[in-house]
Amino acid sequence: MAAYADARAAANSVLPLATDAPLYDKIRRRTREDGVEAIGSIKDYTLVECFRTHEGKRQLLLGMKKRGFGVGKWNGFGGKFDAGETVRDCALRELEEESGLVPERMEWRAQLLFTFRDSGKLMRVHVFAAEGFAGEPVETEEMAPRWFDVDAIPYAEMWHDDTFWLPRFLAGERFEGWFDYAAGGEATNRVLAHEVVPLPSSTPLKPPRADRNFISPP
Ligand SMILES: CNc1ncnc2c1ncn2[C@@H]1O[C@H](COP(=O)(O)OP(=O)(O)OP(=O)(O)O)[C@@H](O)[C@H]1O
Repeated sequence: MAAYADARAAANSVLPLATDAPLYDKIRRRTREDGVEAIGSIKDYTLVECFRTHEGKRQLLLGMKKRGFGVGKWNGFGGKFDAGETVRDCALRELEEESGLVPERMEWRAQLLFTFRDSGKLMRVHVFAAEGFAGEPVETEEMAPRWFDVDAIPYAEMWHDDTFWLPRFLAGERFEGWFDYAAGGEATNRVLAHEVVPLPSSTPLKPPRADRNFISPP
């Protein structure tokens, strides 16, 4: 059964991992050893962290999520893929839909994996850094935007995983991360174990193309 679920997860994978997948293998081992449900599905998301310099200070744009997954938390902008979309297309579309912003420059910098102790879901989030915006962000149905100085990020009102990786992201690092959430994921908001692995400098700056591996969800 576990082997079947793993095979199905691989088949449903929208994108290859950025690296040779050391974290993915660990996740599979962990789920078997702990007797937790094996990984049954992989879901991909994008997340865009927007930067500007304002009155001499470097700032990060966060949005207060007004509905859906992560409601009540400050986060970057992003969401689920439309069928056939590349990672970059998805990131740009979600950023514009949720904030009205179109960046001059956007770079893929990290890939985050999330597991939850009470579910077989694996979430994979592709994170971009963006800058160069013509106007100000607008409030949308999904997000209420606000610029924060990078030394005053509201970690207590964000996903717990941000505490571990966002400081490294702000420092310009590129990495793959794995965050293992306690049961009740969204409500309990507690990472029990995590790992952050820097990406080799040879890793291309562009994420892999989604359309080569895209398999429609069942
Ligand atoms: C578990 N730890 C996490 N830490 C940091 N960020 C996380 C996250 N888990 C999900 N995210 C981000 O949260 C957004 C959800 O998006 P979500 O509202 O579900 O998608 P989308 O905008 O397509 O939704 P609609 O169906 O239009 O409502 C999306 O940016 C995704 O990257």
